[in-house]
Amino acid sequence: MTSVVSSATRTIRIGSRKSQLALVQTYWVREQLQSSFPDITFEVHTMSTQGDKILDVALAKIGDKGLFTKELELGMINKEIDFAVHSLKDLPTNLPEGLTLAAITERENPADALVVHEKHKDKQIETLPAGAVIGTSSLRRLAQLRNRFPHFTFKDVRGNLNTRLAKLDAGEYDALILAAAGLQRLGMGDRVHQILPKEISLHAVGQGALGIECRADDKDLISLLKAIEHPETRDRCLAERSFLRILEGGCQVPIGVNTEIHDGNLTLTGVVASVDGQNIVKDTVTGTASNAEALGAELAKLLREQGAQEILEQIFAEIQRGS
Ligand SMILES: NCc1[nH]cc(CCC(=O)O)c1CC(=O)O
Repeated sequence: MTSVVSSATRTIRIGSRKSQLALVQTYWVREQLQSSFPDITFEVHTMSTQGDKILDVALAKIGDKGLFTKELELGMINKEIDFAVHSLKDLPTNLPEGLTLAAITERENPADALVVHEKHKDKQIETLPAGAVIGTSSLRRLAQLRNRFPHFTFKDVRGNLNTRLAKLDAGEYDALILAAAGLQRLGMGDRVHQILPKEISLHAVGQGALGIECRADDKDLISLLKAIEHPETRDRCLAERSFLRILEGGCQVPIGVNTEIHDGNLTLTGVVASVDGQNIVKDTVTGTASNAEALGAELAKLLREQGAQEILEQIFAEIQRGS
């Protein structure tokens, strides 16, 4: 195995999707690593993923886990690239054999944000009119918002952030629900009109954080990547991912979370909701942050006892039927 640490001449190849957000994230990671390791050359290699190619089908219907990550993972297994930078929420909780989640970087605000058409600039989500058309492509957002705001009309929206914002501004939607983090990273934080509080929307597992994946046997690279890890974000995200892994949901099922760490104690809240928003189970656990994964497991068990499994099985059956 080549040693990163001893051979200062090694070139490390970073894999990234080509989207603007992916590139901003990847170049941010490269910048952090380059300043810690000035003697190493870091090259960025872009790849298209399945999720970048299929733009006209609702994500929930494609439904596949790893839609935005598989090609990059193949690139690592084939040694075309050494590591990949992902939006952590797009990275499935079970990784292919031979790959590992080497580091998780500091998270942006993980919350969902309301972005409104100009004509609603004086409104909040609570005061948008009945029938307002809300754009979201996420079953998680849809289910939680339908439960709370049954008087809105929900409409799917795909495409990159600029495409979505253009559709909003053209009047196709009254408002969109987007990850605050994506807007902030693209320098469009001024479009965040309202951060949705956790009582309205629990965010996706890993939302707002970056996950760096590499070959599990590349020990030198793993120790190098640890230099840009953010331990608190890692603990929070490991709890969230453990919760999701045990409930066996991908990014495209209505599962939401919130985590907080105070004095080394981690509080994890999770929700599982039916797509119509009628059936919601939600609970919270607290424990030491160093037991993050056990806490995630504990919450998954609690929600299962409250009927989460039945809700998820019904959703999988509906997706399979193509409804
Ligand atoms: N599923 C698409 C996706 N993947 C990562 C982000 C935003 C950034 C993040 O959550 O880290 C988005 C867009 C969105 O949900 O609005």
